[in-house]
Amino acid sequence: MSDIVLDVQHVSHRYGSKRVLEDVSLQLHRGEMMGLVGPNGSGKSTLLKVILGALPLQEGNVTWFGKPLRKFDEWSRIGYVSQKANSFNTGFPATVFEVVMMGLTAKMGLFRRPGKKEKERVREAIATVGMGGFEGRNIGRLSGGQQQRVFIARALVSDPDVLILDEPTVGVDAQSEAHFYDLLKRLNEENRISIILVSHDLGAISTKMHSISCLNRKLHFHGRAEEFERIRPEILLKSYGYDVHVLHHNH
Ligand SMILES: Nc1ncnc2c1ncn2[C@@H]1O[C@H](COP(=O)(O)OP(=O)(O)OP(=O)(O)O)[C@@H](O)[C@H]1O
Repeated sequence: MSDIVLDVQHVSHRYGSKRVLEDVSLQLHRGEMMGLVGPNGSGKSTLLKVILGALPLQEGNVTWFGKPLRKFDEWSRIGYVSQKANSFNTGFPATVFEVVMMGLTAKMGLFRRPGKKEKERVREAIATVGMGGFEGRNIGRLSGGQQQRVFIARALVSDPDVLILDEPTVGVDAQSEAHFYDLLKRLNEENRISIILVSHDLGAISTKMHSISCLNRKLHFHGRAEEFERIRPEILLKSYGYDVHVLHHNH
């Protein structure tokens, strides 16, 4: 069996006449943690939407676990945490337990009531992200970092093989961010979950991820994180148009 989880081949995408992705090819392997970086408006979200089937595939091919996107229907194998996940307002009327349970609804169907097994699974996912004890709390009353962990639990509850996270550390404090990277590492090492992490934090991503894809309409780099580090100025000059100086968290 091939260990390629996701295979993107020659994908291009336009909004009207504006071409925002051009001939993008990349692979994600089982157990790989990949960072997807690129300046604002470089097509990162568009690429995610295309591979998740939220936008039509205009040009090129995408396969998940060896199956072409148009035939792929095992979406519970892919957990997705969107950019806006940690911005629930304080009035949002759902508990941590209910939010995480939503991650199982797709699998169960909307009208089946959750049984003992499903409830246990929800508790387990909440415990995995270190939020045990918060099950009955209102999601809107938690901090950004805590909300983020709850949304990761929601993505984990269907026991996915892949986790895709779109800029999850935006708006969370440094301590939550450190916990977040520890959690990803644990999920990757213990559960063999493959990860795609979209981030603007080039410094963190090149030390925490195994591989890096650097996008700006075209893919300017796709390879090992160590190689990215070695030739970073060159890649950034090509993809960002200038050398980005990395700010460390304590600055
Ligand atoms: N629905 C849309 N219709 C038209 N243009 C769009 C649409 N969505 C995005 N774009 C444009 O496509 C380009 C790529 O956008 P995209 O959101 O994929 O980039 P991004 O790398 O995710 O950006 P950011 O880092 O700011 O989130 C941008 O120029 C954006 O303005």
